[in-house]
Amino acid sequence: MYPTKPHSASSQRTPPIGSRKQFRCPGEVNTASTLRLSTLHPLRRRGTSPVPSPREDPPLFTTVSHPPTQTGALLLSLSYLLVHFLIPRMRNGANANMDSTENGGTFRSGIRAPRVHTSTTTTMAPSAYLQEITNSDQNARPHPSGILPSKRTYNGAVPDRDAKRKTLAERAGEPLAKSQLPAATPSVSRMTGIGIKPTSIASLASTHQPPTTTSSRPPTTIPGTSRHASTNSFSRTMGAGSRPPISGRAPSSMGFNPSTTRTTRSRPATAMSGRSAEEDGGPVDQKKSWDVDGRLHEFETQFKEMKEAFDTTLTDRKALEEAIQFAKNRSSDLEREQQRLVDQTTQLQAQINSLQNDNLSMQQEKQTLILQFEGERQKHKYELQDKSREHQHEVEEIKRGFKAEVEQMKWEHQQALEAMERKYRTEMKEQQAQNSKELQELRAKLGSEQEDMNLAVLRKDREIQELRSFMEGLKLDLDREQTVKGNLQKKMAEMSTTNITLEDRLRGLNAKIEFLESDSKQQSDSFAHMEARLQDALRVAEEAREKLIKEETERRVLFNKYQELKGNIRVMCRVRPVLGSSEGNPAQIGFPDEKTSAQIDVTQEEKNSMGMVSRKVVPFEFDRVFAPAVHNEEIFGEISQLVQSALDGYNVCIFCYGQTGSGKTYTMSSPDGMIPRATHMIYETITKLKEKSWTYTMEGSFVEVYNEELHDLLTPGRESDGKKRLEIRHDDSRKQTTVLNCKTVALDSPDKVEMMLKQAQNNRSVAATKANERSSRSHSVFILKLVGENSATNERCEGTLNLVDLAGSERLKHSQAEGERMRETQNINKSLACLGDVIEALGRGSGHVPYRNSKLTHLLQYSLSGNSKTLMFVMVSPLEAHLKETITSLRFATKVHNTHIGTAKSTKKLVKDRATDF
Ligand SMILES: Nc1ncnc2c1ncn2[C@@H]1O[C@H](COP(=O)(O)OP(=O)(O)OP(=O)(O)O)[C@@H](O)[C@H]1O
Repeated sequence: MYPTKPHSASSQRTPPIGSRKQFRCPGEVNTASTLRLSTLHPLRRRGTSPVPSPREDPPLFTTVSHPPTQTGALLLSLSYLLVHFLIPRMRNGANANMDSTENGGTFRSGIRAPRVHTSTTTTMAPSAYLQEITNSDQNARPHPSGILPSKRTYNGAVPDRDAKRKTLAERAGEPLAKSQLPAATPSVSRMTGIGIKPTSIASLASTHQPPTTTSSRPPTTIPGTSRHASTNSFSRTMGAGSRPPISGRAPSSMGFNPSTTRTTRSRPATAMSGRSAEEDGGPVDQKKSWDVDGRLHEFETQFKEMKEAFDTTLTDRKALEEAIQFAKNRSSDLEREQQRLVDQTTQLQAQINSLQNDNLSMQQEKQTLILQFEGERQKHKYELQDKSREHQHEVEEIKRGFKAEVEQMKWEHQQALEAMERKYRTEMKEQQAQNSKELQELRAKLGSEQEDMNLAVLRKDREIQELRSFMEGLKLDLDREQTVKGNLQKKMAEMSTTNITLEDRLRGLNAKIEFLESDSKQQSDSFAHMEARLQDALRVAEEAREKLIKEETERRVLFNKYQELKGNIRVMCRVRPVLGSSEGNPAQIGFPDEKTSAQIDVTQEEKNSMGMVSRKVVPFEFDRVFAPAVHNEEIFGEISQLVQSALDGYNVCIFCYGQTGSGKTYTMSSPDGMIPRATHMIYETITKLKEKSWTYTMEGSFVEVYNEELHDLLTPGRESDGKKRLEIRHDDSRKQTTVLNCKTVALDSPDKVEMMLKQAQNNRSVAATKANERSSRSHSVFILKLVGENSATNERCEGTLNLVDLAGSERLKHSQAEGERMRETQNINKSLACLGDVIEALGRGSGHVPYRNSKLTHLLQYSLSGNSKTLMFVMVSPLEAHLKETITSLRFATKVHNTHIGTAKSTKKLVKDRATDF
């Protein structure tokens, strides 16, 4: 910013020469301020070019303001110059002997000629420049009126540095170049218009130099420029831009800025300018130049023009004054603001000083504290080091002590541990012995408890069985009671019918009585007769009923006696038909006795040692032989008597024996096989026996013997899946066999038998062999228990029908079985052999019968013993390929057939007796 000093009286003092602060007119701002304020000028703010056009307002720095009174003073000064200086000079000019020295030359009048600078002398030093100004100023005459300000107060309105660096000659010479002049400036145009050459006073001054002088005196300036060097004092003072305007002189007061004047306004031609023309024109023109009046007239004309220009300048000046005023106001505002800021800065500075003082004191205090702290720290450091050494020593001591203690404790603990280990080992051994002893006792106790439990279980099972039997008895009693009740109801119905009949008859009799009243005696005799006849009829009916029951009993006795006479073990043979030519050649089997159908002849081929093949017919005789054409119906006709025996309370066992594929299953379990037919027959018989006061319950179970193990065919899964193991229990008193954990199904309808057979067939173990893909490798036993009671006679019978489908009896070699299959075959053969042994033992009447040698014989113990009825079907394959096996089977059957097993006994008892059993 610019100096903030407010205006004061000192600021108006005359600045030293050469100072940038030039003088200022009274009441005006200094030059610097003027320059600064120039930036606030509206034109400047609008970005107007710094080089004004001739029509534009003059630059601000040329507008050093003057009061109006000074304007008049300027005019007077100019007039004064004209009257007292120029005109007399011009009048005396003819004789004037001008000293046209190049530098520092003066006129004879004593006025020093201005220095002329060429373009090559632009390196003038500032001191020389100032000296030149001073010299010029010294050459200037003091204004007589004293109005003009002192040269020291002149503000040179230095436009810029470049301008200042230029010499006066340069500044005077620059506008002289025609090419640099504006095309048409107001001044030029005006001067042109009035006939004045548009040349500067400096040029006039330069051209005014006498030729003789230039020729007589050696040039001191640079060649080529001396011609233009002005030696005319007028050109120095009035020449446009020839020198910096002197403060307070007309150029500045008139608003002529040296720099702008050079470029914008040419100084009007003066009387001196005519010299050039005169010189150019020759002697005539020189003579004319002494025409004072003419020159005066020209001066006047020029004066007028200058006055006009001056007026114009005044107008511009007013506008500039307004701008200056505005700038002044703005400056004063800024100064006030500056003052405020200065005050604020002062306050802040005071605060800063105060804070700095505080900071200083605190710094000092801090230094003091730091010193104290350092002292204390050192002191504590030494103390700490001492303490540390002491503690280290103590710690070492304690460590040593602890180490010794730890060693001691370790040793003691080791001793204690060893002692404890010994002690605990002894105790453990004792405890182990005691535990093992207790374990043994517990095991023994557990074994005995388990045995007791088993016995208890058996007892419970038996009780359950007995309770079940008792319940069945009760049920039978209930059924019997219901039957009796039904009979009674029937009797009551009959009685009511009889009563009705009797009532009818009574009514008839009453009618007859009424009819016979006339013949009373005859009628009463007739009535008595009829009554007697009725009683006779009733008695006869009762006698007939008793006779029927007696006859049924006798029939049973006779039937079973007949069965006994036929033998308790019977053997029948059945030959199945050939199923197709693909099966192979049929064997030669004959049935010679068609009447009795008890013989079968098998033709066997044999090779002798000579290799001759001979045919041999082997006859076999059995209770009955069924040819291939015989159906199951006819076969069942033969066994139905045994089924009846079961209903009568006998244990009946029917076997199917034979090789694989011989037709065992077909005979036993096919849809029209023995099992379905037997059950159907039983149902029919039971229904019929109801008329004879017999009621039956029938329940069945189906088991198989596979690899000498018993399996329930009505319960799926295996023992490994949680299936309970089956156990065979024999009741010797009742001659009954019970299979524990075996499912028993009450067969109260024929459909249940079919379902049971299907289920058993699915569960049956079937394995493939090379002999037959669906060969049965197990013995299946269908157990049918029949319990019948007669409500009329109080009889009770309990029989069992066992229908056994034996496994294939083929030989091991022929089956070519391996591994598991071989084991199966061995078990099958073993069980079949066992069966033969049992039968043989029974036939021999041996005291010991090896029932327990196989599961099968053990299961069928009471069905094979002396008080049972046994039928064995030996099944024969019709194929030649199976001939050997056929003969083996027939031989085994013959062996069985020749065995006589005791006499069968029924289990029939009176219900009363049975009741006493429990
Ligand atoms: N009397 C018959 N009439 C018609 N076909 C029969 C007769 N007997 C058996 N078959 C047929 O012979 C084949 C073998 O019979 P089956 O399966 O009953 O023999 P198997 O002795 O039971 O054999 P496995 O010991 O393998 O059980 C079956 O296809 C069966 O239908």
